[in-house]
Amino acid sequence: MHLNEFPQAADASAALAQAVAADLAAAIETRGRATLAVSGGRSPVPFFQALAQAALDWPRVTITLVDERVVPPGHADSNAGLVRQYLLQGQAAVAAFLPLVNTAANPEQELATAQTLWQTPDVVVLGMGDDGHTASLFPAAAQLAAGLDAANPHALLTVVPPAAPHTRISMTLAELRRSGKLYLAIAGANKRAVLDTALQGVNDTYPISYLLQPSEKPLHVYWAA
Ligand SMILES: O=C1O[C@H](COP(=O)(O)O)[C@@H](O)[C@H](O)[C@H]1O
Repeated sequence: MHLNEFPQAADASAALAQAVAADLAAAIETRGRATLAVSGGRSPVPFFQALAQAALDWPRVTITLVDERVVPPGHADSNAGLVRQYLLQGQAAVAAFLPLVNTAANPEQELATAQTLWQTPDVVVLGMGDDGHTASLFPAAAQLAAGLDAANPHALLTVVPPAAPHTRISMTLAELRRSGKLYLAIAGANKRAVLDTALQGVNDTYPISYLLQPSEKPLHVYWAA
């Protein structure tokens, strides 16, 4: 784990956007294309706004999601809606976008469609809830064991959070490990305390802990006070 600390959220977002843009440029240089998976929730807006202004070969970039709520695309809780509003703007407006949910009619059908279109990301930007969930790998969810199964061959699964709204489609831990560079963007004292607890060892109560162990590839944490 590499911890980058910032006094202000704007500084963390700007630094994260710069690092992610450099990774995407490197992937384009190496293989002609780049895929970025981003998180939703409340936190990523300043990062999206900063990244949307980066000078990149955006037509060669595909943006997708780490996780999505199974809601119609126009719903206020849609992570795709957030991406469309704040990231697919400015220079980034010409990037390709691969949503995980199209109609929300049937979660398993949405999952099957998303799996067929899925591209393992070069860069992943994770968030973390105050309960230690990352992507939609929620503590105590019935699907958590499958989501954390190191041998799970699937990139995505559906998850029903025990204490949060909406069925989700989420990347599995196995697919996060198969992905390229991993970032975690968090802010505030509460999330820092959760991170510090999760750093003490693998614990299903804090699914993020699985990515924090010394044996894992580095997770680049951007934390703003
Ligand atoms: O439900 C979700 O929550 C996490 C954390 O969101 P935040 O609002 O506390 O920033 C997010 O990473 C995830 O993508 C989202 O679906």
